[in-house]
Amino acid sequence: MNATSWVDGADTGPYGLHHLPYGAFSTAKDPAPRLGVRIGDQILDLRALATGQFFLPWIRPAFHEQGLGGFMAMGPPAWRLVRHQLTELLGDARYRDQSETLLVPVAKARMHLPFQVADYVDFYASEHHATNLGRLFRPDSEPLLPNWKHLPVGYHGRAGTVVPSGTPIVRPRGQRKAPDGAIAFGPSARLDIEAEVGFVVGVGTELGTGVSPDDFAEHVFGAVLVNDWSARDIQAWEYVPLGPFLGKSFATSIGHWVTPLDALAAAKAPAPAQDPEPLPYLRETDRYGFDLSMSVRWNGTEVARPPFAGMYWTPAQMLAHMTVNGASLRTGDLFASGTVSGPDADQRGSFIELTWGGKEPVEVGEGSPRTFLEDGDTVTITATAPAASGGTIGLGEVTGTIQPALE
Ligand SMILES: O=C(O)/C=C/C(=O)CC(=O)CC(=O)O
Ligand SMILES: [Ca+2]
Ligand SMILES: [Mg+2]
Repeated sequence: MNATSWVDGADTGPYGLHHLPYGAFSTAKDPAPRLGVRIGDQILDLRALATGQFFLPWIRPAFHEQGLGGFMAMGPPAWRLVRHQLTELLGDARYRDQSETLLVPVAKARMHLPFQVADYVDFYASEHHATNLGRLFRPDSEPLLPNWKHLPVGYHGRAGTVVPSGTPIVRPRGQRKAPDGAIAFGPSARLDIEAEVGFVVGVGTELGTGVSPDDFAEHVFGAVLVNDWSARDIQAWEYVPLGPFLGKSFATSIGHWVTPLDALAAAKAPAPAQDPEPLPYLRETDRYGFDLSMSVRWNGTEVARPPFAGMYWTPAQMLAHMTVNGASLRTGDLFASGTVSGPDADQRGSFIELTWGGKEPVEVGEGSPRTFLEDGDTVTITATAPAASGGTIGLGEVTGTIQPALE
């Protein structure tokens, strides 16, 4: 198969022919959101392509939807077929003349949520993150709670407040316990980020069934970057004993582009060995994670490089765990890895870890140092992965700027 594209500049950037992520966009001329595939700095309009004879008749309706739901629900045969066709179209210069008119520059597009988020689950799969947060939130106990190595701990988040990258984030208000023990109310003073990787379910399941970790790729369509904004003061007071609630539900940002699993084939990497061995339903025939190198920039300054490959629980184990009780999956379910933190101090995917609870401020350029987020601060998370071509692909970015709290 052709490895190079006729689209100018595509081969040398993070959106070459080996990537082809999907998103939803609109333009000033045509404000209705529609689906597209990214190549270089361009978006190929899939709705326009589906209006012609390009896709098979049974696939076309999916590309007349505003989001990826219909296409994702069709499953791996449709995903592979479309990816193959798009690779041909964008790789073979003979198609250039007829397809060039269907390209829209990214700079001219407004991006929307790529899919309607059905349910949103957030895990806690980094041993380093869980250990750090244990030390910070529960200094008098063992940092890792006894269940942590037996199951991927998680919680159900709020699907309706998942927003596309670039959406302004209004500082949440809420209750917290002041150091003197008084109950205070007001804007969060410890607003934080969580750099995560999310996985999107394409093919759902029936209630009362479960999914084996070995069937991960039969259900999961692709990956997207996630920032699980977290108000640590609200969280610390409210979370006992039922877990995160309003400290995290005010907003969760996701990237504009969903990277198909096939584009991550070259990024598969052995996941850490597990001790103790988990129960049979969590055992994988072929245990792997993904070698994604993440970067967190705070007002433009890179403050962390979290490594996703070291996550203790794999996405396949997360999927098996969230369905083992018979809970069904729906197209558009989003499950995120939890904060990605590595063993080193500059590999921590949240600011509560990076600044060690606000005790060790970091420099982020003008107006710094910082402990937690100030109004006007911008955080941008990016990630790269090895590509089949030997180069890298980029998973885009998830960015957001903090707005003042409501009066
Ligand atoms: O340990 C705690 O009480 C809290 C942990 C978190 O806030 C982390 C969380 O939301 C899951 C994650 O992103 O890893
Ligand atoms: Ca989280
Ligand atoms: Mg959140």
